[in-house]
Amino acid sequence: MSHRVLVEAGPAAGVAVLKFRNPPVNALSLEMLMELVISLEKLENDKAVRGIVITAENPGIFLAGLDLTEMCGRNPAHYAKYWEAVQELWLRLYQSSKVLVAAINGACPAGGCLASLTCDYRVMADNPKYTIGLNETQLGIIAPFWFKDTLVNTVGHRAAEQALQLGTLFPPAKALQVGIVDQVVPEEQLQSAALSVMAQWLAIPDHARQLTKTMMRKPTVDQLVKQREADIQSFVGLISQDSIQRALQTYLQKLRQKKG
Ligand SMILES: CCCCCC/C=C\CC(=O)SCCNC(=O)CCNC(=O)[C@H](O)C(C)(C)COP(=O)(O)OP(=O)(O)OC[C@H]1O[C@@H](n2cnc3c(N)ncnc32)[C@H](O)[C@@H]1OP(=O)(O)O
Repeated sequence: MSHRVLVEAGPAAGVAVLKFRNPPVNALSLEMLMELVISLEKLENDKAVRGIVITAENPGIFLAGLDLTEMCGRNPAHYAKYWEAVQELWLRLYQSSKVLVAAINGACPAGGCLASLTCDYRVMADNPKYTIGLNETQLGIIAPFWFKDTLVNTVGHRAAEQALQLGTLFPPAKALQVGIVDQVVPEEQLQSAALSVMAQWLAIPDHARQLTKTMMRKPTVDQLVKQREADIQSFVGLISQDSIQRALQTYLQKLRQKKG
């Protein structure tokens, strides 16, 4: 039974809707990652499902990214387990044979942006409070190569380099201009726009679309698969450094003080 991920049948045949519901901010905790992987595996094996709309149950925050509390003050074994789960989610999403459409109905930083970038199409609600991007450098950390490659595959090298170095969080119109999202729509039309684009993608025969998706994505997937263990060790080494721990603690404190 999943608590943090809700899967519903969509209003259209063959379409499921997967909703994030991990209050307060839909951070990707270890439990959330594991529940997402299980839900995605079930959907992948369900032949009746051809497409999945991915969204947040409550508008405001799509995903707050990786859970910073999983990466602060823990031991190396925990960091390794956590990072393996992050890799697993990315691999499931990026290699999914289904059509994935992200209906971005809230803030979408870092790991949240990465999850949306694995989708085949991104529709974002036109709300200036919502931003999207790989903002890792703003936290004093570096997006791993497979985060970078997923962005490069979406927006091209130059735009990706600039966005990554600056850790830019783009509001909807700018995100559309850069190509990080494919469509921006009024907030109340988000779900219908996502379903409408899903219908267009589902009009293509599955086998032809799936083989094309694999052809386009396999080189990026293979890069991680062939060095998965080394990538885990690299993460554990970096995240355990005092300077990185200090940077993350400072960032978390800033988030907490924002309210006070
Ligand atoms: C060297 C190593 C390589 C690492 C490679 C990759 C690493 C990281 C990728 C990531 O995904 S890092 C996470 C990046 N995420 C962010 O920068 C988002 C931070 N959060 C926000 O900007 C805001 O919280 C929000 C999502 C826009 C929501 O704002 P709101 O005002 O609604 O809520 P807050 O008051 O800010 O937060 C409520 C509560 O949640 C805690 N929190 C927020 N984000 C996270 C998070 N990502 N992980 C854990 N906890 C989070 C926040 O501290 C508040 O806690 P309390 O004060 O209530 O205890």
